[in-house]
Amino acid sequence: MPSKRLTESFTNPPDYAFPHHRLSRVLRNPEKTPVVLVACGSFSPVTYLHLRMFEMAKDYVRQNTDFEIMGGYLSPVSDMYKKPGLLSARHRVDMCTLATEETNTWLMVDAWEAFQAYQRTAIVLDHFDHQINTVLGGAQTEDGEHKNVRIMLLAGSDLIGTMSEPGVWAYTDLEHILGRYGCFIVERAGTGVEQATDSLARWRHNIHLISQLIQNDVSSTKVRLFLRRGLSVRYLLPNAVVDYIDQHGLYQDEITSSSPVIVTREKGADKDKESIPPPSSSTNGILQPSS
Ligand SMILES: Nc1ncnc2c1ncn2[C@@H]1O[C@H](COP(=O)(O)OP(=O)(O)OP(=O)(O)O)[C@@H](O)[C@H]1O
Ligand SMILES: NC(=O)c1ccc[n+]([C@@H]2O[C@H](COP(=O)(O)O)[C@@H](O)[C@H]2O)c1
Repeated sequence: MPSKRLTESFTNPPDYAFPHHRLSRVLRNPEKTPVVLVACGSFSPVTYLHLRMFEMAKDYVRQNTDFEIMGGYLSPVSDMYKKPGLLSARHRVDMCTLATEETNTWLMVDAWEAFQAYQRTAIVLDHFDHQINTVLGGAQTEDGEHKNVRIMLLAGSDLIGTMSEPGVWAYTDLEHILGRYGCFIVERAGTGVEQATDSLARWRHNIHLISQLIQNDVSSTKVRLFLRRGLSVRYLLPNAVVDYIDQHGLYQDEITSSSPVIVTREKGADKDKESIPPPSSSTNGILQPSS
């Protein structure tokens, strides 16, 4: 790896323990490089598309790389991120935990960044590197040979698109995230992967682009809008998460108006404007597709 960690002093939230119950520690193929995928984001709420990203990356890794996936983590962002629609970390972490425990065997939720002050993504990746390689001692082959686990960011192309926007990411952090760790970028409707990574060409060797072969445009923003409108979100999210939202009456706060709801995300690009027509403008109760 080309550089050191940015920090060696990590502040943990109270009663914090790094989850590793689903982390493989032994490589099946000794020729491969062990890798752990980390997805950072709001997850407000977590959707099937967040989980799908990991499955797409798994297929990509098996078909195109010399990596072997040892585990995957969702790392919900701190409440201090203050993004519109961000529910409390407690609820977001609980929903992510329900989603991962219900639906697969290799994903975990790390609440380290969620339950403390905002941490930059570069520091979050350092935290994973510290926990997995320093505290847990990395991985080993069946013959007992030690291998360092490569930590890599997993993100949608909208997130990588923000890396070219001035003032969002420090150059030193990009160098750290893309130079030291590397990332898998999943194509997201409305944000071209090539276009999103144009200005990141110097780290091309560490950026893996994953095409979405089945286009699916689910976003947390749309799910929140549906919930406010009293529309069903079942089969967009794991059942346990839908039930949790229902039981706690989440995302009901902003009363719907008679005009179309338009949410403009802070991140650039056309796709960041998502609109759902109000109930009155639908025909026979069927939503018209938004442009
Ligand atoms: N439909 C999708 N396709 C590809 N990547 C996605 C998709 N939904 C979310 N992601 C990625 O998952 C990560 C975490 O996403 P985040 O929690 O911000 O979800 P979101 O749906 O974009 O949320 P919001 O709508 O609140 O902005 C980001 O890297 C994002 O790009
Ligand atoms: N400078 C940085 O480290 C930086 C900048 C922008 C977003 N991020 C991260 O990207 C994720 C963005 O999530 P959203 O797509 O929900 O906004 C969050 O985890 C956030 O911490 C990090």
